[in-house]
Amino acid sequence: MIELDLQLPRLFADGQGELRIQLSLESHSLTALYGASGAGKTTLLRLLAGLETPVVGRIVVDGDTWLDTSSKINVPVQQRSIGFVFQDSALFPNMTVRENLAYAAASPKDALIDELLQKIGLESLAYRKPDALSGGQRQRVALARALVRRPKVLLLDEPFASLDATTAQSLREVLGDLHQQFQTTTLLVTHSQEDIRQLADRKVEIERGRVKTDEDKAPEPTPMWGVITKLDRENGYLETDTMQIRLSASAPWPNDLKVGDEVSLSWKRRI
Ligand SMILES: Nc1ncnc2c1ncn2[C@@H]1O[C@H](COP(=O)(O)OP(=O)(O)OP(=O)(O)O)[C@@H](O)[C@H]1O
Repeated sequence: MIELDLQLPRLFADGQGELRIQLSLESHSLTALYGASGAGKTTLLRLLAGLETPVVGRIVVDGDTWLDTSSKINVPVQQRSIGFVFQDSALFPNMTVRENLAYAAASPKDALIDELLQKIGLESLAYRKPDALSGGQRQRVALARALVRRPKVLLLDEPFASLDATTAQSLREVLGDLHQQFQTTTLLVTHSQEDIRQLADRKVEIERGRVKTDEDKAPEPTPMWGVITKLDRENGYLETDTMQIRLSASAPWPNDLKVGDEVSLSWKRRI
């Protein structure tokens, strides 16, 4: 669990204000942060990373206090277990793809380097320099580099924003796979509904330094009950106001079942 409580004066486009954010993030979740330009999304990531310090605040990550202004705790950025990917992440231009990962890794021999190269589909380009990569390939490397130290928190600031739609989609899929495998608690700043739809467990809207809306994106539970609207005994098929179902051969099929009855759907196969 990550607990954030942050307060910082900020000059917004329409004048002086205050960023004031309280958020709890479930471990292993992927939360999308969205909202108008200048709302404070990047600032929130920078505060979490330790690149900025709030006037008043507390950050606790899995029980470790990274920041507590009341007791003057402020763990420096290098000691916070964080991976960061920006819109245009800078790789070291003089190093190959593999060297970029090895440099960020805890040990240059870490087996995770090659595992990540394979996961991002860039094994064959491992000995190329960043200059010889496309924008999408560079972002893949940036994502792998952010994960190679097995951080507790992954911060992604519009990582697909500079990519064309097809490249963005393939990187989104890579991110989805990596998130499923590594389960790194992730904050993703995005303007894209597609990112939110495909990747996020939860979406938090930021407006002028505050949480405006905070929605759990867990799928609606499957309805267990429905009122029959159509009944086709011959074909073993019925529809209710909540779903369509086909009866399995072994399912009981009460003789007196009729349109308007409310039925439990749990014993039937969804179609
Ligand atoms: N280093 C800074 N010092 C002071 N104010 C800043 C700094 N960086 C950004 N701001 C201001 O803080 C506010 C929030 O900026 P921030 O970059 O966090 O917004 P954002 O929601 O990430 O926007 P965008 O979607 O355009 O990236 C803006 O009004 C911005 O001008």
